[in-house]
Amino acid sequence: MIQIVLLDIEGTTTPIDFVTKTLFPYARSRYLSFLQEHSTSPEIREITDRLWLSYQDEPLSCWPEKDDLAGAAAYLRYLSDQDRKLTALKDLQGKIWRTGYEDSSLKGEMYDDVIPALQQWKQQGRKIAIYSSGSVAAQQLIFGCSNVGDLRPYISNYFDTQIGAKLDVSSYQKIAEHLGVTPQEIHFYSDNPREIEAAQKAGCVVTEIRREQQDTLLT
Ligand SMILES: CSCCC(=O)C(=O)COP(=O)(O)O
Ligand SMILES: [Mg+2]
Repeated sequence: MIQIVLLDIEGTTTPIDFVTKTLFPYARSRYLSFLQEHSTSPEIREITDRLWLSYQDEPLSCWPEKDDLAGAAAYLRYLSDQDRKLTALKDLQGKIWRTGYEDSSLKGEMYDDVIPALQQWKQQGRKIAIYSSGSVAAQQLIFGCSNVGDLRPYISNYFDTQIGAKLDVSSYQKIAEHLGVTPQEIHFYSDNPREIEAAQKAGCVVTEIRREQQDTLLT
């Protein structure tokens, strides 16, 4: 018996274009100004420390010294242009998007079937959780400030890559453990076949969503 519906965001609840053509460019054009504005913030320093560590493994020459903010911003642009799912990049993007959601220049875009599907799962007594590469803060913003209103009351848990990568089987086992259920009691929805494969190997029930083929979350 399914207890938990676990949802991916990009390509599942939200058009890929909203992430790649609205959210990513919004952050991309603000990496440097954001780092400059928050250069004394310990929270932002901690994120740039993690970025610097990751940069040590990259064969690039854009970021010569740790305190060079222009270099850090260039590395962030490089990572986001490749859609890398690095946790430090995702943490920083979430912080940058907050301003856009707060001044209403950003509104999280949801497919039309999202609200009916959330209502259906609630009626069936299921809990709804999110698992996205976007940070938990970014997830709460996209659902809290969406084009169809504040959807957070429907959602009981949020998971990001702090629990593990979405392609790792163990991430789905850890999510089940965290929620106090077995993987077999989780139904995971995603547009990414490799995520679907990992969740299935963990024992979850899975549905691959192919929006280009008019798939819907409703059953
Ligand atoms: C939280 S909205 C931004 C989503 C994001 O940054 C991303 O990389 C999409 O990843 P997902 O796991 O939702 O496909
Ligand atoms: Mg996706």
